[in-house]
Amino acid sequence: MPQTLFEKIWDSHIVAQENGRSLLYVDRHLVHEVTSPQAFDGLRINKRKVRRTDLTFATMDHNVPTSDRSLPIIDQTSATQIKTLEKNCKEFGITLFDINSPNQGIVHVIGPELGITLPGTTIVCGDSHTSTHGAFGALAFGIGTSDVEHVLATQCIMMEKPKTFEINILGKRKNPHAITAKDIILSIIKKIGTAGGTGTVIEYRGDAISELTMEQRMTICNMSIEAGARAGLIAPDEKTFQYLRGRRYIPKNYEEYVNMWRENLKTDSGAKFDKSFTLHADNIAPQVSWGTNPAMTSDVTENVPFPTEYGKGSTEQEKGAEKALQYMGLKPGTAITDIVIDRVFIGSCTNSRLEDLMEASKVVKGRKVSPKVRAMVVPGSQLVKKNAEDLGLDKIFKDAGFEWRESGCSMCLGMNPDILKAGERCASTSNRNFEGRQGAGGRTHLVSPVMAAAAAIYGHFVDVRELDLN
Ligand SMILES: CC(C)[C@H](C(=O)O)[C@@H](O)C(=O)O
Ligand code: SF4
Repeated sequence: MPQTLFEKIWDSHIVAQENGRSLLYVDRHLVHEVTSPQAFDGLRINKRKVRRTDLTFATMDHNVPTSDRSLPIIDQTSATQIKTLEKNCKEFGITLFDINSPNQGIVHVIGPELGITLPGTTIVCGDSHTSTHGAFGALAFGIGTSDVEHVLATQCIMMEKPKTFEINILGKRKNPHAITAKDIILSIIKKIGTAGGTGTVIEYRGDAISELTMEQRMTICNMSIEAGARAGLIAPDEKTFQYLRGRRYIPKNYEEYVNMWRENLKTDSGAKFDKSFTLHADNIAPQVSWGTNPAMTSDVTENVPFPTEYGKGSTEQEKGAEKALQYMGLKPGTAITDIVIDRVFIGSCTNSRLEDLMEASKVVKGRKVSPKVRAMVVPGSQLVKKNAEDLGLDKIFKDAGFEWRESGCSMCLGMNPDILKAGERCASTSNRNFEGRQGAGGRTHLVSPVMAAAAAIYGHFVDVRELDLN
């Protein structure tokens, strides 16, 4: 029977089945400081070891400051989290990319970068955006802390089989510099809603997906979780194999794996998905979120909607939009391009890789950040930072008035010193615009790196299609 890519990976990892649930073998386990302390405590209490230290990799990203790393960490909670991870990794024999490592970075940026993420594998991490790794044709799930403990101890995870959801993006983007992967995924979430993918693994397909680079594919899969999905997948192709070639942790007989992956890791023709959705890439415009979830998003050319218009007869939707607009301090009918911003954040596991920074730098080059705006670039990893500096991107950003930081989650969420003040409005390349996400009372607008860069220069949102981006 023809099978989907998801079914192939799922079936090949089943260790046992019981009451409709499957025990899956885990090929790679990624660990960070926020969701691991209790898991390690659990192991200690039960006198258990980490079963496969060679398949477990840790980094610190959420709590790390992005300022000068030679200075002590002032925030006590952060300092404790970081010390605890160091201690746990040492005690249990796990590879850790610590705050001083040249490989430190956001867990979802360093996995692919180090070749830990591989096609056809199962990857788990105590973090919802683990879906990012699906860009490589890996089945990658975010898990909770109790599951982290279970995986540390057994290298397996118990799961209910998700449904399959095919999202086809047909056609080609008119201007790939201005209409980015971020705009594709925000457009999808806007259409299917934040619960549109509930209980499913999404496979992204179609010409507009094949055309994307690996880094852009990661942006798409990263936000699968914001559509409610369990994971996102893109079938691997030559771009995938090439991206990974020569990376630190790939297998020695890599080319043999490539031959196997090329043969097997695709959805068979005639395979059935439980759900399907199609979008045309040529209709996509740059996106700006105006509300407090990623589906509350509009084209940059539109106005902030009226709650009735957004709700279209659903009182619940209408009420949600009303509350969101109140929190965001926005008047319905305001042109998106008239929204004035205070802060710009280019970073996060959605958009902090080298290509994101390269694209944003094209907007910034030779221009100045608006005097009313405080803008920062936070590379996703130390390697991204180094590669960007080798290309002189740090200089372009700094000359324009951006802050150039050390790698970490930073202002994606308020777990470190990079936060918004109450009432501050931020153009952010991250993935969540929930109330208080970037700091209590802070207002987040989700955009692409080029849109964020342009907003930094002009002090308000602008349609990047009108700028020369080449
Ligand atoms: C802290 C962590 C558990 C959380 C997640 O799982 O996603 C964080 O990474 C986030 O983006 O909100
Ligand atoms: S960058 Fe943001 S979304 Fe990604 S792992 Fe860190 S906090 Fe979560």
